[in-house]
Amino acid sequence: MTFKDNSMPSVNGLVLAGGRSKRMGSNKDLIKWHGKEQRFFAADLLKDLCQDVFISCRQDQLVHFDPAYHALTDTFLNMGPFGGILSALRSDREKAWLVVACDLPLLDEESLRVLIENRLPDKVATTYESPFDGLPEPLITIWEPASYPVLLRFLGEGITCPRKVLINADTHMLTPRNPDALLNVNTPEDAAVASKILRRGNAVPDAQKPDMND
Ligand SMILES: Nc1nc2c(ncn2[C@@H]2O[C@H](COP(=O)(O)OP(=O)(O)OP(=O)(O)O)[C@@H](O)[C@H]2O)c(=O)[nH]1
Repeated sequence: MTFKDNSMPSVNGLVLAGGRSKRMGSNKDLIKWHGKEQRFFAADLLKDLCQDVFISCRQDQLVHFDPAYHALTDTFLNMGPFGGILSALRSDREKAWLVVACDLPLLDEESLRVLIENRLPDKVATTYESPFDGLPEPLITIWEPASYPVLLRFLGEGITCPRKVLINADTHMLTPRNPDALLNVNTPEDAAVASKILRRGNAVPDAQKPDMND
């Protein structure tokens, strides 16, 4: 079943891929997991669940961008993930946006599907509780249209931390069934942990194992 038929909620997908990857030391969005650049791996997970899927990035990243995917460049600049989220919400005020970071190599379609199925459109956002600290997980979240003015209000107060918004706004929180799916890979050490989990779980065929060296 896909969520593209009319009976299902209309949600756009967004892969945040405009970061600077300072902790990784090389562009995280270009690192290959499951045989694909991880920005495209995440976009492919979203495509059967969402109406339209975009990759959120900076203008300078459009060089070498695969034309099979749609880019949505930041209009709120130099604000980190907050700017990517806000830019998407501004581009279509009617839509809810399922936003995921590009650095989640263990993300699975089921975790995204559960989020959509349990979405509460009257809330500002629906998200997972982080298995690591119990707080809202900002980088796998459905942001409802109502979140746009809320995010702008926080911006006006000088706050550009999506997690702070989720903590203080009317957020619907779910407990993840697959906590590994939320493993955020920011450093080479994190990548080694993710590789180990993938090998141990043998969750994907060998051909799709992470390939950090491509
Ligand atoms: N569109 C957009 N995405 C961003 C921006 N900054 C970070 N992201 C994305 O948001 C997610 C989380 O980013 P972080 O890990 O906090 O930051 P990062 O810049 O990627 O990495 P560090 O430089 O190591 O902090 C990743 O998927 C990033 O690609 C930005 O300015 N614009």
